[in-house]
Amino acid sequence: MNKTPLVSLQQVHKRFPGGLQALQDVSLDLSPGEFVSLLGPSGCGKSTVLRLIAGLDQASSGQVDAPALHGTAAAETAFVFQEPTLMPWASVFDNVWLPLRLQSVSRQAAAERVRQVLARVGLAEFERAFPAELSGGMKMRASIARALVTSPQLLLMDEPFAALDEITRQKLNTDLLDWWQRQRLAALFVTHSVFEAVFLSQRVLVMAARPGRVVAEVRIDEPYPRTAAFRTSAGYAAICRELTLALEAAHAFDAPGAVS
Ligand SMILES: Nc1ncnc2c1ncn2[C@@H]1O[C@H](COP(=O)(O)OP(=O)(O)OP(=O)(O)O)[C@@H](O)[C@H]1O
Repeated sequence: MNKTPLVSLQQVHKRFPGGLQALQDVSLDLSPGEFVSLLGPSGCGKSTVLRLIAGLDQASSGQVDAPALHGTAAAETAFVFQEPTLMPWASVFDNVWLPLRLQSVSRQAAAERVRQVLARVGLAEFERAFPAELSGGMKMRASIARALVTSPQLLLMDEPFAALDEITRQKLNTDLLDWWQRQRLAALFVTHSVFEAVFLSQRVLVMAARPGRVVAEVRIDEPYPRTAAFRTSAGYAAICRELTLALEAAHAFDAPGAVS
């Protein structure tokens, strides 16, 4: 791909103060509008990669370039975590308004945009509800609405659907692709699920642990929109098999007691 990357990590190393080598020589690019997943065993540094790209942490050496590191463009990056992290005392509307409120946009001025994004995630009827009144899937929808409300260029997602039941997760996967395509954003998605990674992504980077590094890349050249029919296709099964083998190899790299 010859587009200028939106995100670029070049030979990034991350060593935590206690001495743990969390990332070793990680290089990756993400183009504008691209959907890439990071897949790998626990502790291989997936969240650390997202945190470096969000500007929440710094590399020990190597180069990181991403929109959030350019000061004024911080709002162009949104982060969604496994926990929906909604404010329990605030309505769905007010939770989604928050990022705009932090940019000094009044409730009234934000209303149209907040309602538009709530409609997009299927929560139009729930703007007055409080988080405790919502199901797990609806809380995650509200969390994603809050991420999308500023129209970010880059969406970082750290196992957002891991705590949801399978059917809810599949529905959110399908809807996420719809939101991704409509908003033309780039997405970097962390997951432990081969099936989810293949369904969503254009590319999957497989990481190994101790130290965390990228050990394989699998391209998924299947057209979008990807529907329920894709999930049951022979092509999907073949790519899941290829990625499972790559993940097994990544686990095999993870020798117990390896020096960190
Ligand atoms: N602030 C920190 N200080 C010291 N070590 C840390 C810190 N943050 C993460 N680590 C360690 O760095 C390694 C990578 O952590 P990270 O959370 O990025 O992995 P991960 O692949 O996202 O794991 P999981 O899939 O379990 O969420 C782990 O061994 C973790 O314990």
